[in-house]
Amino acid sequence: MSSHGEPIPMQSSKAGPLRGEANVPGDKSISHRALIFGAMAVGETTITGLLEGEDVLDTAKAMQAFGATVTNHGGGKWSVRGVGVGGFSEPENVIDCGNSGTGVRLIMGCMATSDMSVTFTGDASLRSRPMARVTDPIALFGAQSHGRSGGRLPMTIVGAADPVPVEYVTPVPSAQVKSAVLLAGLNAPGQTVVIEKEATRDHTERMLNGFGASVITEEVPEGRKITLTGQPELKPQEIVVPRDPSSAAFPVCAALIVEGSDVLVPNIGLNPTRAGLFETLRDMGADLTYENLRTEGGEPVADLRAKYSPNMKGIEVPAERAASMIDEYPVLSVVASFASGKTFMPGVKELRVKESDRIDAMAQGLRACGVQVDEGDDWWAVHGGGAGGSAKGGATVESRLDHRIAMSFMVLGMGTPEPVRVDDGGPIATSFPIFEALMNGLGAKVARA
Ligand SMILES: O=C(O)C1=C[C@@H](OP(=O)(O)O)[C@@H](O)[C@H](O)C1
Ligand SMILES: C=C(OP(=O)(O)O)C(=O)O
Repeated sequence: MSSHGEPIPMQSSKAGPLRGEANVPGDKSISHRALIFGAMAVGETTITGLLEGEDVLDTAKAMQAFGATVTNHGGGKWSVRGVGVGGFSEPENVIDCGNSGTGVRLIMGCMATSDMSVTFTGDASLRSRPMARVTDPIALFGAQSHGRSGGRLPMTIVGAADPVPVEYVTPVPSAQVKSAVLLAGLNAPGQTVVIEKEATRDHTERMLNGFGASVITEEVPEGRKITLTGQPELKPQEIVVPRDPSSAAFPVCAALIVEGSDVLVPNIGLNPTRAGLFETLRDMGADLTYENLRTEGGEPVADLRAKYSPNMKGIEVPAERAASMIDEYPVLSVVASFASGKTFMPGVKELRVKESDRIDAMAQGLRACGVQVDEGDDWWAVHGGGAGGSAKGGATVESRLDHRIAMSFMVLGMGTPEPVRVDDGGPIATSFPIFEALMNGLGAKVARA
């Protein structure tokens, strides 16, 4: 169900060739950060190409509640008048982050070192997700938290009135946790250090440097060491949000499995901390090329061209690549059912604590469509059928308040003999509100069922 309404059952039927240009929306991770960092800067930040999905709109509302002025100028142009690091005022009401783990965890971080008490909640999916991964490190700064059992929302955080800087080794590979600690460190004196064993997406580090903070990243024997100097004055920026590689994954993967397809997905960021899916697809033998490879805003960008790929082979996806494609495993598992042999995906325990348990959600749905899936605690494997796929379709799958599950099964239905239905496509609006129109514009048959 969309956070605002009734369930929206959807169906996807076998598509003709998918052809044309897929202009996917702005990057979700960068959109959240543009609003949050803009709110912590002194003066007006402008944002072009903001993702206007529910997750990001909930973050925009939250920043208003903390005292920033967020204005939508239309056409993807927004501005944020910030209140400076340490300038937040205590919200008068509960902060509802909807479906967004990124929103709630980053915002918890950035209020944790201010003298205020804030209560957070979200939809049924977000209320089931673990928050101790953030409340543990912010406690080291002096913040307290009181939530439901198991560290679940709703939860009240009492920020530290007199914060101290922190050195923290993240126990899970999570950019949300790393970012929460760095954001808390912004309003603490001295240097806050985060060490992560595996590199996760580095948008916080890059963007905070752009806003004028000092964030230094070093490779050390333990992994990546990130040192932030607290209490900077953040300077407003003009941000152009690149398109989201995690959204690009859907038209790219659809093109690979639908006969005769040739789809161009322009202007996709290929930051190495985000591009693992495309590498994996190429390793599987996908006809996926990078055209017009260039550097924009210090990041590699290319136009992706994906063509029907009847000769893909199942592979073992390197576990060390997991963080760079963590949101893309659901749709990769769909492609894997159209490769020959087995695709083995180890080192992916984090998939079990996303909007849903994504291994379980995909495994159950794929099995209902006729695909053999094996799974363990932190791995899973999909048995493919080669060009025609191993899935027959013909099932209705639960999307479990998870946009990526809903979109992945819509992609599956584009290549299966029988249509695939999801009980609720509403969550798609959290990250990719134009999914249905964009895919149908390429030649897909996605419809409200
Ligand atoms: O920092 C971010 O913007 C995100 C980090 C990832 O979560 P984790 O940090 O939990 O891995 C990812 O799944 C999410 O969609 C966005
Ligand atoms: C995991 C995701 O998002 P979040 O954690 O922000 O809810 C996602 O978009 O796939």
